[in-house]
Amino acid sequence: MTDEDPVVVAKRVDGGDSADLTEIADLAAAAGYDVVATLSQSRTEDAAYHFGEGKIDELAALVAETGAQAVIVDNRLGPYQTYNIGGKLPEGVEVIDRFTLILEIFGQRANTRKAQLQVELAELRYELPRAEAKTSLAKRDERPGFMGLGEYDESREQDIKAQISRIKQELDAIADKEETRREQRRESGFDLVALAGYTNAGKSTLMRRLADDLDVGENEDLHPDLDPTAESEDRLFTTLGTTTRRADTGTRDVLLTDTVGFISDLPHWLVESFESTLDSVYRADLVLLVVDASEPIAEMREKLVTSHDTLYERNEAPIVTVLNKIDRVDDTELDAKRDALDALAPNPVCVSGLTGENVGELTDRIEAELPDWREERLLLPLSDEAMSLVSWVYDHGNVRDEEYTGEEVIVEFTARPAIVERARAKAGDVRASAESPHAAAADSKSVESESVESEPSVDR
Ligand SMILES: Nc1nc2c(ncn2[C@@H]2O[C@H](COP(=O)(O)OP(=O)(O)OP(=O)(O)O)[C@@H](O)[C@H]2O)c(=O)[nH]1
Ligand SMILES: [Mg+2]
Repeated sequence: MTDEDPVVVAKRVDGGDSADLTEIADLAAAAGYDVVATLSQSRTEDAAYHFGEGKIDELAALVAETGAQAVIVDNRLGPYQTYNIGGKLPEGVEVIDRFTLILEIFGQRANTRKAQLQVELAELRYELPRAEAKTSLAKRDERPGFMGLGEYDESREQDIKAQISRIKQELDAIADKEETRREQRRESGFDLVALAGYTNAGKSTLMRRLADDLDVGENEDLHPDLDPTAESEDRLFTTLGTTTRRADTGTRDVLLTDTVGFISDLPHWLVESFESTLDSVYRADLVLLVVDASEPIAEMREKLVTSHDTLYERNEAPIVTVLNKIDRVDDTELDAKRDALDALAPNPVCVSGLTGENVGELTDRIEAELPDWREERLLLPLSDEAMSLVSWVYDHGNVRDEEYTGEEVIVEFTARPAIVERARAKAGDVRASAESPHAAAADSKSVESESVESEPSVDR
């Protein structure tokens, strides 16, 4: 398939309202297809064709008439349904389901090793049950002369399983590295805030609005959408990898991470394949759940539910709901939406990432919702060691006051609890070495070497 290939999109719903084809058409466009016609049906699932057989004939005629190169179906098709529908269509016309389409988009956008591995993993997970089905068919039909086929399929199945476990290992290693990096960043006094939400909600736009100029991520050059001069695009899944930038919210040093958008109705194997992408959400100190407030209430509700479903099991952080794009909504409408969605989105912050309206209120909220820092006051005998501890405290916390009394220094600061603990331990060492300079020399040596082992990345 090449860009701008004409396609027909089709969708079946069990009954009731006619099918909404907006999202599948947007997804098709995001993958680079040209949607030339749509077709929907309201009826129960047909085992052989998914749609009614008559509807498939209609589809075939529509494809012939429009010259479509593929049919994109917004339903979960079984392998046999895919095969049967294909059999009715003109020669060479592909049948693509929702998940294959999403994978195709991800494949196009995957420009980091991690994203590529995740796409590969999802493709293999998609293929595995299909290979298993083939194997069992081949076994059932096993006759002399067909042995070769059966053996081939079986080995394909084994091959897929081996590849899956190899990719999982590599992804685990990447996830470990990222976890270590998160911990290092926390130790350095940063709070980790993640932007999450449905695709196209405006996460990347808001990220640019909140972020300082400084990039701290690893793949900036691979994320053209984070270039401050580049526009976010009005299409689905603009962002696939995660990118981290520094943001100044006042007293706290925040690292803000932009993430892949959520979307409804994804099978678990696809969600799982992208799970480690969402680790930066699950393991954040605070999650900003971004919602497009310019959409109708029903749609906002559905997307909020999808977002909460995705966060539900693994998220550890407090969530702040951000109603974005308020430049497109008047006050009365916004109030009505806030009321209607109160249970799903309590006490939201309403902003426009595009115009910057109310973004100050959002940074205040970030400060208020981040886990509390503790206050601490250290009294140290004046020495070189004490001075290096004071400068360590400056690096890792927020110093309120620093006072010298000739023989002593008093430093008052706030910091995350782990940092306060470390500062106390260090202060103990400083005092011990002041009391007994000789013993302290040996003492501080052992402390030094210990800290080299346990905290290789910090304060050296
Ligand atoms: N009017 C208006 N448009 C906005 C606002 N924020 C974002 N947009 C537009 O919405 C579209 C999507 O914005 P993105 O920032 O790319 O959205 P995203 O959530 O990062 O999307 P994915 O990366 O696909 O998950 C773009 O066309 C933006 O210009 C806003 O506050 N007001
Ligand atoms: Mg984005």
